[in-house]
Amino acid sequence: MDGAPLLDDGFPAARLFSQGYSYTYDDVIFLPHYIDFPTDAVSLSTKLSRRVALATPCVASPMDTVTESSMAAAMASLGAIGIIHSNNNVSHQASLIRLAKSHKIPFNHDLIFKSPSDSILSGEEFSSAPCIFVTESGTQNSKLLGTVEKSNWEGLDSKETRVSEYMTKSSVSIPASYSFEDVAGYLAKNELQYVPLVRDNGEEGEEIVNLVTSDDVERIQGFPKFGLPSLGADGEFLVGASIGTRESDKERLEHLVKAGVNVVVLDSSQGNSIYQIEMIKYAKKTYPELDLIGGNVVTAYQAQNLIQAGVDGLRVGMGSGSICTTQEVCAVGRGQAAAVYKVASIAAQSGVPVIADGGISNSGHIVKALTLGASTVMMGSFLAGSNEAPGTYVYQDGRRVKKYRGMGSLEAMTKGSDARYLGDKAKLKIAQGVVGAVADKGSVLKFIPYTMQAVKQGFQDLGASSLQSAHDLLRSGVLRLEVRTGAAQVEGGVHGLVSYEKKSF
Ligand SMILES: NC(=O)C1=CN([C@@H]2O[C@H](COP(=O)(O)OP(=O)(O)OC[C@H]3O[C@@H](n4cnc5c(N)ncnc54)[C@H](O)[C@@H]3O)[C@@H](O)[C@H]2O)C=CC1
Ligand SMILES: O=c1[nH]c(=O)c2[nH+]cn([C@@H]3O[C@H](COP(=O)(O)O)[C@@H](O)[C@H]3O)c2[nH]1
Ligand SMILES: [K+]
Repeated sequence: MDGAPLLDDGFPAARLFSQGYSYTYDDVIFLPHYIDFPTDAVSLSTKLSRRVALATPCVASPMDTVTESSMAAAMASLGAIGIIHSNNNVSHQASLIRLAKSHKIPFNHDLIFKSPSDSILSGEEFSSAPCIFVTESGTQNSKLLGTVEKSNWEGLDSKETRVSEYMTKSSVSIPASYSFEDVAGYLAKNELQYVPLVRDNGEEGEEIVNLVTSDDVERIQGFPKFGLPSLGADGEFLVGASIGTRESDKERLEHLVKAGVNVVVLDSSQGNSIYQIEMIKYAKKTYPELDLIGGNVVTAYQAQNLIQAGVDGLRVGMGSGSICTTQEVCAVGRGQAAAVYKVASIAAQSGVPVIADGGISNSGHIVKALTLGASTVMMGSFLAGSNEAPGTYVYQDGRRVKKYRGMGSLEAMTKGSDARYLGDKAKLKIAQGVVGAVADKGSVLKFIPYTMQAVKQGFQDLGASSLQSAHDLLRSGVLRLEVRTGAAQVEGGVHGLVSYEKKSF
């Protein structure tokens, strides 16, 4: 509202966050400003790091119950990005990157391969896809000979029978370069229930990388159409990956770069360490073209050290995650709203984008994170119950759930990251996270577009038509906030009803 005087009401962020309180998202509320544009005029396009631009400001966390190839492909298809976790051996992590990057469609099935002389002993092998593929060598990178559907297998007298004796001989497939629309058209025209997607790896032969069913097509066509995908210069999906700060992570990094990773996150709860700073210097010297995100940090001092070491992005949050126990165990961390505001204020001076990591459980938290200076939000629990998260659904007290666990939980540490914890000499293992479960949320391809629409509505109420304009309102002091008392927080939620159903879209 050009020219109108700003009546003094509420607190500018600089004043609110200098009172000595570790505020988080739920503690604060923005005062609405002036609307002079429609919701659809809001652009959420942003930067993950200095050179990686995104149309959608969302990042899937590098956790083994959140981001593998399906999540990374789906997030990229939405204009966002997924960071593939490193709680695995490096060849597996590299293969997950390659798989996500080889996709043109936003999901994948876990495929099972057999050689002609194999047998199928359990019906469970059919649980992840409508058929088992028979290839010359029984691996993914081998010539397709035929398929076995569960109905072919169920009728067998002996499950020991070799698959060559009852498979359907067929090598129908289409190139992995087909777009979703091309695949949908092919299935419809040929009246097929499913078709494998095959990538030609030149001299190394063909590789079956995915499968699309007519049910997938129907499901995806029901989802909202949404923005531009995140693509690299190679035309493939943008995919990130995490590494640690041990000596062995240098070799891991080399493999990730060979696999085509677009951005790397140094994954640590306290990033301001000699280990991380040395790794930043090494990585920037060895791969100057690769964007490197440091963290985690929650203070201006920590941020400044990593910026000076050369990071291209910062990840902010310590103990704010839904599965985190760091603040309880170690007594360090910060309320996430204060952490994002303080770190973003210093990072903005060097043009380093900030990721607000952890503690996001609704669209309002995303509006708060982005308006307090973050360029993207990183999410674990918000994405963990989705179809695209690793793992299978199980029933718990009648609810369909998926496992979600902290990367510092005992279970995750024992799976792969022992070196990090027991490292070398330490004998006592201390968890800084828990193992839990989250409710089935359906597909990220559906709920992320709706969530982003809600975020745009929040931006409109603030009078911010872009992230840049939100940050300008923040730093000029035009944006005003207040702390919500306990009663105000209760009032701001649903209250006083005997029962209700909360359906957001
Ligand atoms: N954001 C958060 O609040 C938290 C996140 N986490 C997650 O849990 C996982 C593990 O985090 P961290 O325990 O911080 O892992 P980390 O690998 O950074 O640290 C584990 C231990 O190894 C030490 N260390 C690291 N590099 C070393 C080197 N080169 N030589 C000797 N010692 C070295 C560290 O100082 C620390 O004591 C990550 O995925 C992280 O994101 C865990 C706790 C809190
Ligand atoms: O204290 C912790 N112990 C852990 O075991 C752990 N695992 C993940 N993280 C961090 O939590 C973030 C995800 O948080 P949300 O589920 O709230 O999105 C992630 O993005 C991480 O920053 C951990 N923090
Ligand atoms: K927590």
